[in-house]
Amino acid sequence: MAETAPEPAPDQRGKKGPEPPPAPSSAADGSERTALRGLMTYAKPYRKTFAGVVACTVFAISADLLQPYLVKIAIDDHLMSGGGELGPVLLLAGLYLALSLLALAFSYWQSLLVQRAGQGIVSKLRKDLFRHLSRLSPSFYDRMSSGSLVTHMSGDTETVSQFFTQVCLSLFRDGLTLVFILFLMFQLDPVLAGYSLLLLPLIALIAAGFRSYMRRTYQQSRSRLSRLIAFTAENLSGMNLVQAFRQEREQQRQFEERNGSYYEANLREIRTNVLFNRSFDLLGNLSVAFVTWLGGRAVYGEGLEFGVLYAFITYIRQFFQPINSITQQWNTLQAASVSMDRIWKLFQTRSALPDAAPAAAPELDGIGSGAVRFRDVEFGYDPAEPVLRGISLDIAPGETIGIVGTTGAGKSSLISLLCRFYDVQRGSVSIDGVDVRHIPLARLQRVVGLVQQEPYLFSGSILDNVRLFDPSISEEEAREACRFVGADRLIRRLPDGYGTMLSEKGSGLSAGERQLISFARIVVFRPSILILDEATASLDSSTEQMVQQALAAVSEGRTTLVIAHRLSTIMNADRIVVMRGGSIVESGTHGELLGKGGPYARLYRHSQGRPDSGSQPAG
Ligand SMILES: Nc1ncnc2c1ncn2[C@@H]1O[C@H](COP(=O)(O)OP(=O)(O)OP(=O)(O)O)[C@@H](O)[C@H]1O
Repeated sequence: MAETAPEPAPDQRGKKGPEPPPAPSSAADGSERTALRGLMTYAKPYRKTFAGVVACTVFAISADLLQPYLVKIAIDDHLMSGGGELGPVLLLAGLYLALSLLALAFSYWQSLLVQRAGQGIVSKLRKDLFRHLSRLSPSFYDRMSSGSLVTHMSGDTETVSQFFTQVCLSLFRDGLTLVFILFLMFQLDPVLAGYSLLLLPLIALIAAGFRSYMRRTYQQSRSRLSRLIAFTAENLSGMNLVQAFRQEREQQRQFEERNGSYYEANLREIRTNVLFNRSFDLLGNLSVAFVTWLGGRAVYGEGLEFGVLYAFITYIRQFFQPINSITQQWNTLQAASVSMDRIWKLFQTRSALPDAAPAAAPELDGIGSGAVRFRDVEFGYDPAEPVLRGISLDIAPGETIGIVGTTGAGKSSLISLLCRFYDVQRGSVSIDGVDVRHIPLARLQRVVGLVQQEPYLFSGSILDNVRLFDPSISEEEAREACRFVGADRLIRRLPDGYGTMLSEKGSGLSAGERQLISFARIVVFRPSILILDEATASLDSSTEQMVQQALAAVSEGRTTLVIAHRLSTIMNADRIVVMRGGSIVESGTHGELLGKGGPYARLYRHSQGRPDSGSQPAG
């Protein structure tokens, strides 16, 4: 479409882009892969990086755990043996230092590599998700709030990132550390190691006891945070309406309620975590006391060397850290699986508007003159409740049609079908004899130009907005279009002229200026069909006059459909179509319709402030 898609989000259908991601397309095959397995395909390109992470982890753990062993050798083989030689002790101290530095270096590389892979995966995921969302049809956005989509894009992808950078790493690193510690403990003293294992059931009991409670508190705080983000995002995007309707206080109240409930859930979660961590610390200290008592007795009885006891105490201290860490990851794992599921479901959502094959079918060659035909059209946003029934309308190339009717009559729905924002349930809509469902969306967007009451302007310069970021359109062409619609003078008055950067939705320009820029787009993209949906309704009368002139110039030689509440805008149309309750109830020129004395004549009398007058004004 030469102009905009329906708000709130601009539809980018038809934009050229790379091929769809491998994972989502596999879901389209209807395979039974889980979200986790599906998203794992994103990790595949990072196999080598993950192999590097594994190697660094193994080296870092080994360097870390060998240190107490070196101290044990220093104590038992040199200090306690009474040899008095300090050389080997110095060497061991040097080795200890070298191992610490190595452990540091390997954990640094490990973190770097795992973050590179994790962030790379999630960046690609976000990119694919955004592209996928920009291809979904308007009916999807009718159902989904923009706030919850923002949460998916930011929160859920971040949680998936944590899955790769924290959960996977912790499961591997901490699991391996545990195995190494157990191995070294059994190497040092199998009996003491056996006694230490007696603590395992107690650890398992505490972890299990906390686990379900921690999961509940975590989920509660996450879902309250999502509510808060969604509410904030929706409020910020509609802040002008909030202010226009003086809803600031009510929205503030609702925000505080959500903010307060998130605060409490967050505190509860933190309390549970602290309690859990401290319980583990206590358990760690208990086991150190237990091993000191048992081992101390053995040292006194000369059944155990002092250095072994030292190493044992160090290992038993280190033993609790990985268990604690793995248990902590349980929450992130839960959250990540929920997030992956949500993202995967989004990927599996297919557009309700299957695009026609881009192949150059011979019938497409005939498109260009702008003949429009609605034939026995039936349509409902919910197929069970049609809002358009039995619509048949033929529009000749170059004809200007005014569409009028009371609120909810179905005027916007009718043009939505021509733009193919939705598909008909029965009948057909065709352009130059080709069903719109057979016209590739990218082509359709060039054939049909839509100007809405609030044209959507993108973040970018005025020039970008006129040529819609299409580099094949020269700057001179865009300037020429602006001159044609009378926008050039206004634009040149701006400090940066055509390079003026527009913020989101074009704020910084007046409604009339935004409208003129959207007309310039039409001139640049030369659609053969032009749709004006209440395009001048929000303008004051002097701006409207200027815009009306531009409009007349733009619609010259094009098939034009104009929806207007103000009948003055369409009085001169070649034909006026009157809609009521989803059907066309009459059509003709202004004069013919007034002569009939039907619904149009009544609308006209209303617009003239003479609702009950029976006399016919001159057409
Ligand atoms: N996105 C949507 N989802 C569900 N129902 C919708 C949607 N858009 C419009 N409708 C319903 O379809 C019917 C026709 O609406 P439509 O917007 O086409 O009327 P209209 O004649 O353009 O009205 P107005 O002049 O107020 O813009 C109305 O009952 C409306 O509530």
